[in-house]
Amino acid sequence: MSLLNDDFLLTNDMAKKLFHDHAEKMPIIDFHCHLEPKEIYENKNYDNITQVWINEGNFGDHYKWRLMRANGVKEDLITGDGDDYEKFIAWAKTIEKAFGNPLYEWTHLELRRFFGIDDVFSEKTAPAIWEKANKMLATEDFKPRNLIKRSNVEVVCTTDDPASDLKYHKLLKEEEKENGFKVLPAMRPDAVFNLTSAGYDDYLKQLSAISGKDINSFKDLMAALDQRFDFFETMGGSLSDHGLNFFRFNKASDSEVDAIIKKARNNEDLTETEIDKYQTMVVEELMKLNKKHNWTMQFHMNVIRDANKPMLKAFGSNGGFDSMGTQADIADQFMKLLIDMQSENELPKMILYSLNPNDWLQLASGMGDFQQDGVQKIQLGAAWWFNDTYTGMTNQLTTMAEQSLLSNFVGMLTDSRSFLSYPRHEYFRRVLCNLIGTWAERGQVPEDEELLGKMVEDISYNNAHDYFGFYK
Ligand SMILES: O=C(O)[C@@H](O)[C@H](O)[C@H](O)C(=O)CO
Repeated sequence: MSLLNDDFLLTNDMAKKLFHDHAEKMPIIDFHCHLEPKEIYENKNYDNITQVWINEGNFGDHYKWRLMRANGVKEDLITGDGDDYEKFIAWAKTIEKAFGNPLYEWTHLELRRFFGIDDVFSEKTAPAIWEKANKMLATEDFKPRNLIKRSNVEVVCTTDDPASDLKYHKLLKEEEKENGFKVLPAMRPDAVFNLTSAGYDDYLKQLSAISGKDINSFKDLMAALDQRFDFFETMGGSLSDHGLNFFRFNKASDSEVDAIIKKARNNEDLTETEIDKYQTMVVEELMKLNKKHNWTMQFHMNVIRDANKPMLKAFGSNGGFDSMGTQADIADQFMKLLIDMQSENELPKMILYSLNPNDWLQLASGMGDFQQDGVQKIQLGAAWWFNDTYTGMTNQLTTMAEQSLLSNFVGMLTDSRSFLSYPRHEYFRRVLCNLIGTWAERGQVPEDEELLGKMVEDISYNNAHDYFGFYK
């Protein structure tokens, strides 16, 4: 079978029918990504393929950066100020060794789907690809908004701090009809959650200023966030996202949390218990706000972030120095949260992602304890980050099917920082269709294309359309 031919990953006739006649045509709702609204609004061409593929700064592709480092590429040709062409050649030398890594298929898919280049990308073919791709990047078709449109994307949900003024979302909203797609903010209040981070006090001052709420207590803090929920809603927001790298459930009174906030604002050392108590109460109050506003709450759990401290100092976060977390009882701790909030009838719609697949069965079976008021109120999130692979996707889909109703799943997201990443949805849809096609081949489900085709179309688009409320 030739590389990425029309039927790649589709190993039986039903899989091929499900993908080509049902999944492939469905629009994309990308409900979690890290694209910059400013870049979408300014809509500028990129000077060369290194800028759109490898990039620098906080919005570059750390998936590529990790592989390049593994291949011995010096940092100046990754995130540093090295020559763009040399960076491109360094990436070519890396990708030609990446057989079996999703980036091998993603990279070639992006060359095919956007540039019409179906060469095998290598050091040998890189010079010609550089010339051909850069010529195309200078055209109208390769401006960010057209890359989104060409990918049949209807919704892009960015990741935004509560203290953001959503300036570019407002500007893009005014051009939404002309663009043909929505750019919606998803609130990521990690800066509130991570009270031990430097600048916590300054951040609360920033949040107070933009919300118009004085923040002298825990109740004030939540009132300020409630105002931000209202504001995000004016921009079409109905989604929040929370990085629970580590979590221990430990309740506290308002007065205890007030005292913890005071200590954090004074840069005083906090005990682990104090941190746990603060984070537990903040996440509980955020759950109440999500429920009050009928938003969906995403949890991204079990991550070791910024493991390489010298590089954190030199580069900052999101530099490709994060990895799977190993908190063995994070699902237990999270279940305590769900049990507590269910007893107060305060559970919002939720999507649960863990970077550690060992948590998936616990989360998927646990969410089954709370599936009330609505279709698939709680979802096991798509295979995330290091699990965004053929194996990871197959395992997540299988777990969701075996523990709940895969037919209700809201499907894939790019989670990306590059406008060329939308073929990740195609890759997911191929994995999905092949899995369901295999079930049909094995006699586990009816060999009924109409029935299975509806399931595939729902997971690819219809479920997300109905679940998030983006189209109200
Ligand atoms: O949302 C997250 O926590 C992760 O997606 C994180 O931002 C990571 O850098 C990423 O982009 C993984 O694809």
